[in-house]
Order: sequence, then C-alpha cells, then structure tokens
Amino acid sequence: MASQTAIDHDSKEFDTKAGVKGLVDAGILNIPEIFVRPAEELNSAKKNIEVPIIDLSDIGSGNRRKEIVNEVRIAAGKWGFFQVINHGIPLSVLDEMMEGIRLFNEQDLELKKEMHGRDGAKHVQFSSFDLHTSETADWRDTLTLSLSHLGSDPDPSEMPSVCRRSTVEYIKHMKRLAKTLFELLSEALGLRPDHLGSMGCCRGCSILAHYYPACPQPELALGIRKHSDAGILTLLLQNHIGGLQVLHNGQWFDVNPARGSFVVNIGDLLQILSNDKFKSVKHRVTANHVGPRISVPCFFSGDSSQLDEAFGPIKELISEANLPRYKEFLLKEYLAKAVSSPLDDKPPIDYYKL
Ligand SMILES: O=C(O)CCC(=O)C(=O)O
Ligand SMILES: [Fe+2]
Repeated sequence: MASQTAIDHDSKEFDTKAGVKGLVDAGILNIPEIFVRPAEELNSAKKNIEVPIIDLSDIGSGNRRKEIVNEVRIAAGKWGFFQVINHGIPLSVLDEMMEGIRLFNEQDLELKKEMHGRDGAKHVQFSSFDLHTSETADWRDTLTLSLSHLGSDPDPSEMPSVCRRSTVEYIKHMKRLAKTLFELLSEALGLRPDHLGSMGCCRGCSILAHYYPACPQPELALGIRKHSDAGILTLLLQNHIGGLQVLHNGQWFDVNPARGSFVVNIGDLLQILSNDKFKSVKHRVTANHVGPRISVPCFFSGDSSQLDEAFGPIKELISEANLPRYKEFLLKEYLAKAVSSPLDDKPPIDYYKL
C-alpha cells in the first residue's frame, strides 16, 4: 500500500481537474501508485451464478403480482441485489441518459473543469471524489447531479447543459419506478403496499454518474472499492461493459449487464427498517481493459423534510420473537455520518446495532 507521503504527493500531481480520464488521455501505461490496491482486495469473482432477474410485466394481475412479491422477498433477503426487466421505462430514456453522461465526460476539458469541485457546496459537481480523504483512489470520475437529502432538488439550470434534459426526464422515471418497487418491498415485508411510500421512502433522490475509463493495469486497481450503500434503495443503470460485483456468501459474483434492465439494491437504511429481513450487501466495481464503463445510480435516502424524523426498525415488524436489532436515531444524524465518512470507514449503520 502507498505511504501517506506518496499519497499526498501523487494526489497533488494527479489532481489536475482532468480526472482519471485525463490520465488515460495523456497516454499513461502505468497507473499512479495512489490507485494501486493491496492484492487481498483484488480477489476474483465466481462465474455462472446470476443475481436474480425479476420480470415486472403483468405486475397488475393478481397471481403474477404474488409471484413477483415472492421473488422480491427472496432476492432482497438472500442477495440484497436484483435486476428488473420490463419495468415500463422506454429504452430511449435510458440511452439518452447514458449518452448525456458520455458527452459530459468527453466534452472539451475547459468546460468540464468549470464543474469541478468536491466540497459538497454545490448540487452539481464533478471530481475524482474522495481523492484526498481515502488511502487508495478509485479508477473513476464521478459527476454528482443532486443531493436532495441535503436540501432542495437542484434547479435544472445548475445541471450541465449536455445532460440536463435527459437527467430531468430520467429523474421523473426513477421516482415512478421507485414507487412501484417500494410497494413490492412493502408487500414482501407483509405490510400494506403503501407502507414504505407513506414513510417518505421515495421522496428524495440523488443521482451520481460514474465514468470508469479503460485502465492500462486493471489487475491492480478497482473502479469503486467494496462498500454498501448507506441509503434506503439504489436503482442503477449501467452500460454494456460490466464490472459490478456483489458479495454473496463470502464470494464475489458478477452482475452482468442486461440491456434495458436496472440493478436494484437494498441500502443500509432499508436493512434497518426491515430489522434485517432485507440485506444491504457489499459490492464493488472492477477496473477494466476496455471502457468507458458508465453507470448512473439513483439513491433514495429520504429528503430534507425528513431530517428530524426518527428512524429505526418498522414497529409492525417487531414482536417478542423478533426483537429490534437497531436503536432509533434521527435521519439527519445518520446522513451526516454517511456524508462525512469515506467509503472504507466505519459505515453509519454500525453505530446503531443493538
Ligand atoms: O457503478 C456501479 O455499478 C456501482 C456504483 C456504486 O456502487 C455506488 O455509486 O454506490
Ligand atoms: Fe454502491
């Protein structure tokens, strides 16, 4: 692992506001030391087992809905991850979102630099993320498009013009799909379909757009290090390159991209709400010889109107036989911990375990 002095030196050298893509464009053959991970973090994935794929067609018909709810219950409880197909969002919306993000990253560098920043002060920022706070950097550039739990939704005029229209359209569809998924997840917990929705779960949504350039030494780096998502639910769109892996029974498994699908994963907050009936699992993204890989996760983590609300396991799920596994906390306390800690630190969920 790189020494702290090497990290400081390397990250200053690297921090040209051109991001990881800037390194690739400069034609580097060896990746800087700040990206090199210890060998034990780079163990490979098992093949031939897929995370569940759930087909949402005919969701309104009684018997099929029961089956879908059952599939969601198993996937959320055993894997914490699943993919959904036939979700009703037109392919053109997904393609335009991806294209907008590609255009943003591949536009003239001087224009891109105007959006550069990592202090969280603006709704829309582009950077190599936690470059200065983590021991090892991820092989990716990230555009933050909104952090609605920290304030109001961003004014579309704050968004980069190349992806503004596509992002506004995309967010509308994400909110609709999230409503459907929260209904299914509520039913899978044995609750009324509107239970999670009426708690405000689908209110705030934050978008990140990751751009993972091709890497000259992918065997040494990660696109995004092992972590679980701190929020309630994540819906993720990825292009065809692949690299997302989930940890299941102590082994890494690939989440192979299926055209037109969304990856859905349970966040730490939903694991808490469900009192561990649903699992929030660790995942990571490998670096790859080919690229760019583009992904757009949309995180549902509550919004600014809920910051003073108490969160904890849902009362209806608690009984003598199923005692609470977490203590209650204020959402604002939790989110402050999530925002201030780098991905490899102690996650906020660990503070509330009983
Ligand atoms: O790019 C991906 O597939 C995963 C991104 C991710 O895990 C995250 O942003 O939390
Ligand atoms: Fe994640």
